[in-house]
Amino acid sequence: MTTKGPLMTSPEKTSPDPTSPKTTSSGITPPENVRRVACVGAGVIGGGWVAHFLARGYDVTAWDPAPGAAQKLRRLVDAAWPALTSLGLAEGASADRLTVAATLEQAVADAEFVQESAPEKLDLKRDLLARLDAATPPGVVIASSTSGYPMTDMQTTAADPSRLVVGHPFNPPYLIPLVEVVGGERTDAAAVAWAARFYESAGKSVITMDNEVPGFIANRLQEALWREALHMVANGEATVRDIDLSITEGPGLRWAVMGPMLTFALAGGEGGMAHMLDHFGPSLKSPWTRLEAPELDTELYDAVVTGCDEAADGRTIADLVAERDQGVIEVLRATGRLGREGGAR
Ligand SMILES: NC(=O)C1=CN([C@@H]2O[C@H](COP(=O)(O)OP(=O)(O)OC[C@H]3O[C@@H](n4cnc5c(N)ncnc54)[C@H](O)[C@@H]3O)[C@@H](O)[C@H]2O)C=CC1
Ligand SMILES: C[N+](C)(C)CC(=O)CC(=O)[O-]
Repeated sequence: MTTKGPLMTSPEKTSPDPTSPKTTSSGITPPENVRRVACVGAGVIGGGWVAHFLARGYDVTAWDPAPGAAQKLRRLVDAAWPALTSLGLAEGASADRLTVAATLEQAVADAEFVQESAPEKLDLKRDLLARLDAATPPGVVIASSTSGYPMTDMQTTAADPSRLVVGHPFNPPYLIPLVEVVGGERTDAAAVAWAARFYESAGKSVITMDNEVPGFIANRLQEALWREALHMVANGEATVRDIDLSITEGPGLRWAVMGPMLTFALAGGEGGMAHMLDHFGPSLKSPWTRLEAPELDTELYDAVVTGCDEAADGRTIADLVAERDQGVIEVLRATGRLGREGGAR
């Protein structure tokens, strides 16, 4: 599993380079030279992808079968454009570089990359990916935005499953950098690598997964949190407002700066994650969670401590504390919660 790319969507964007060779000897466009992207399904996520790719200077062709979809898509792009402009558009980027195609086949005929964002229904995804595979030029990578289906389950009816990958985005794709990339059993590893490089050159932060885990990484984490939240609301233990406040005024501020692992390493003070596990590890067995807790055996202990050391990448605990504090201050400032009387609130 690898993490690549900028941690935040960078405002310094470059358009796809028009001077470099357009294709390799195999006829496939190198990811950095892609100029034409097709987005199939143009709702919340497909529309968000369209806005992102336009802002990054691509020509985008979209298709969505719903009546009125073209107008809805243009409204979404218009609504996102001021934020994208203030973040910084790539050279030559324009909302006018969007074409809404009349058919799926027209949308992908000329595409160098396809992003599918149709409804989350397994049969629909299977049929649509097979149709896209039949209509898209050979070798062009087709990515699904699915928020949880393994590609192995979706690629069953495509004639060429080797080019089908998952490229799972976060809402809205034009602001949240993360994309989780993973192939299915019949996906060519080269297609996964190509997709990861393409998303990076399109300004995304990429996690490439070697294993197909339903829900990928971030949704499993989000769903675990959400499951606990729903338990508490259902039992009358917390209100919806309590749940949201507990994150936005609590751990959420730290998580925007450091993930849950390094955040907890700092709970161990100068002893870092090892001390944190010695001190609080036994609470894993407390009934704080309705999910079953893993055994904190030596293997898991060592993996977590070593992983934190690697993630720190030479930074000391003091460095990490300073970095977290500065990041949290910036998030508080960015969300208008600093400088008000009484502190963050
Ligand atoms: N909404 C979210 O927060 C996120 C959703 N996703 C994934 O993105 C995909 C799309 O979800 P949303 O945009 O939320 O749904 P949505 O309901 O907003 O949009 C789906 C669009 O697909 C169109 N559509 C229906 N049948 C189609 C077909 N056969 N071919 C092409 N398009 C078709 C619909 O007209 C609609 O515009 C799903 O796979 C979902 O799991 C991924 C990350 C976040
Ligand atoms: C609600 N959701 C499962 C569709 C969310 C995602 O898949 C990612 C996100 O944007 O949080």
